[in-house]
Amino acid sequence: MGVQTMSLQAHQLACARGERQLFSDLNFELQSGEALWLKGRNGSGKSSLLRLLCGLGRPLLGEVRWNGTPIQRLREDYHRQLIYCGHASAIKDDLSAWENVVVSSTLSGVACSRDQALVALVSVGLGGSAELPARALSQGQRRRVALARLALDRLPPLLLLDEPFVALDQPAVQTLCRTLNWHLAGGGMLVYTTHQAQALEARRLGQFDLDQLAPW
Ligand SMILES: Nc1ncnc2c1ncn2[C@@H]1O[C@H](COP(=O)(O)OP(=O)(O)OP(=O)(O)O)[C@@H](O)[C@H]1O
Repeated sequence: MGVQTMSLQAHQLACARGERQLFSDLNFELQSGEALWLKGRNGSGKSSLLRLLCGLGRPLLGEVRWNGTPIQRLREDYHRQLIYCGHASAIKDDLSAWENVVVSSTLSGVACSRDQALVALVSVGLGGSAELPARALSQGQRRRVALARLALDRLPPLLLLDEPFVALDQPAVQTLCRTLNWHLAGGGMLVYTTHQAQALEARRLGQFDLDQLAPW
């Protein structure tokens, strides 16, 4: 990852799901080395906001900008800059743990060999389960498979993680915190949701409470 400054900007975002308007006039800017913790009660719109930030959802109003350019204009160029890990881990039951790592990484534009996937799985404590079909894994193990992508050599600058700590045991939480802190120390950026505070270190560690909608 280079040392150039990058920015993710939410500009006047408004979001509706179904008939319900979740938020409006939402603004923030995140730069290299910074992390933003999205907080709020169940149903306040944290996952919906993450989906807007990664381009999976479209805002009712406003826009998401990457280095000043609306992400709709950047398309795949923007997608190559990020990893999005949704709340419901997108794990394919019929694929083995290592095949899931290869597929999810390749789909996000980062080539990943079997050996690289195996190394990533070892680093999240799943070396012994690499050949098992995902359907045979526990919830916490499935979560680890989803997060193994973060242990691959090269991470894109922006991580968008929805409840990354859910279902993980304490050692796995600590491993993930180390990975995220390493990413931030190298100039990466992170937007995440969690209902439990975690020991993350960033040049600037902001909180955005969707219940309050206080601008950061
Ligand atoms: N596909 C959908 N269609 C209609 N409404 C939806 C859809 N997905 C989510 N919603 C609604 O949007 C609101 C916000 O949901 P969202 O998942 O963004 O909340 P959240 O803050 O991430 O919640 P949690 O803390 O429980 O994960 C909820 O009221 C939910 O019912």
